[in-house]
Amino acid sequence: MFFGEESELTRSDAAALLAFEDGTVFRGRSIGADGEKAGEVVFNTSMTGYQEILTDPSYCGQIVSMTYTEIGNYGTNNDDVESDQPRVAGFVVRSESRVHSNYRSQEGLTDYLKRHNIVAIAGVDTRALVRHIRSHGALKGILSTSDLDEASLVRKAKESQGLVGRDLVREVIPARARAWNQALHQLGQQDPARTEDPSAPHIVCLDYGMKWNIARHLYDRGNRVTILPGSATASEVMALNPDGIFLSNGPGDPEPLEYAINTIRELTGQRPIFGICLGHQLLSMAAGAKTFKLKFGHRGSNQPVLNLLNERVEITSQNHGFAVEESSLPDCLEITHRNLNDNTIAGVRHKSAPAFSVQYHPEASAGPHDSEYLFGEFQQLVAQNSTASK
Ligand SMILES: NC(=O)CC[C@H](N)C(=O)O
Repeated sequence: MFFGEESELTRSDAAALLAFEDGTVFRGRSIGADGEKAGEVVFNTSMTGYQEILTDPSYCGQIVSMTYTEIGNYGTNNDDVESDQPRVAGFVVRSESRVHSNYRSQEGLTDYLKRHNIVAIAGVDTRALVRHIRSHGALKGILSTSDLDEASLVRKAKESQGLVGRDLVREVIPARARAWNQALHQLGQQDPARTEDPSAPHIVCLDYGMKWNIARHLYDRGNRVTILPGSATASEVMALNPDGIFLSNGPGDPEPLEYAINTIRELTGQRPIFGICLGHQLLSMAAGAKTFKLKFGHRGSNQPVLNLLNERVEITSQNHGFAVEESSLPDCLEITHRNLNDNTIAGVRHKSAPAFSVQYHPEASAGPHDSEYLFGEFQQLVAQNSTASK
């Protein structure tokens, strides 16, 4: 199968090719760095938030295609980042804006991609790409501006490593612990300076590739926030005397992350715990559940979730390719949220320990703010627990 738009190729940009392991090839124009990158090809249905998506460490090992057609019109800036650098393996769009216009914009998207060495392709029929992934399920692919031989690229895509069984967290885990001191950005205003209150609750985050907006939310609620590498042991966490423990999002397959699962098993019950996305999967696995790979995943900022505790629907931001297997759920966990598109588990809580988690992203960035209340619930759990222990 071949998809391409010859009219697009008459522009002056160099050619780029996206080849799938099953022989499907998309031809387009290079709009990022020169090079060649392999990854699982996934799609995101958000209309905005491309810079947050590019810098979300959970996309490590994945080539991301946006379904919205025109990407880049509001440029890029230094604030809308979810980590210190773009993390996607590659980026695919139907059409890139050649003009960017926004009062916050500092650099155009294509210059940003080049500067950060991200291989990217435009001029791709992203509707055809999405339909292909939806019907065939997740596929490995290769994006190249250097090798334009279709057969050779398809072979390389087939031989590439893929995500399953691989510890991708190790690639994005921070090297050392640090204190976090940035609140949520207020558009058009300077970030406020704050004097730390030593008696404020102390939240210790286990960072498996944590999106920064989670830390901003935790800090914004008045907490002291310390971020530890996700490889930290339970005694390293407890040595910091946390009032609450946060388990972050992160890339790839949760199954090989035994070191994290063991740590969380030891911590469960000792302090209040809140997990997001990979953190949710790991908290569930530590309690005895299993995960499975979804056919093609949930990625976008328009995923409906039902909160079973109050019967409200939340429109959520999501980015995951694995989910907790319902039939494996141990008795100690209760389902609190469900994804309304496919009924998979979107949230759980522990029946006896102060611990809960969601498969989606209450920190948004980008996305709707419907689920922000979960940070409030964590704060309450932390407060109740510290009163109880006094
Ligand atoms: N955003 C995340 O934390 C993703 C979790 C996991 N890597 C998945 O794809 O399911």
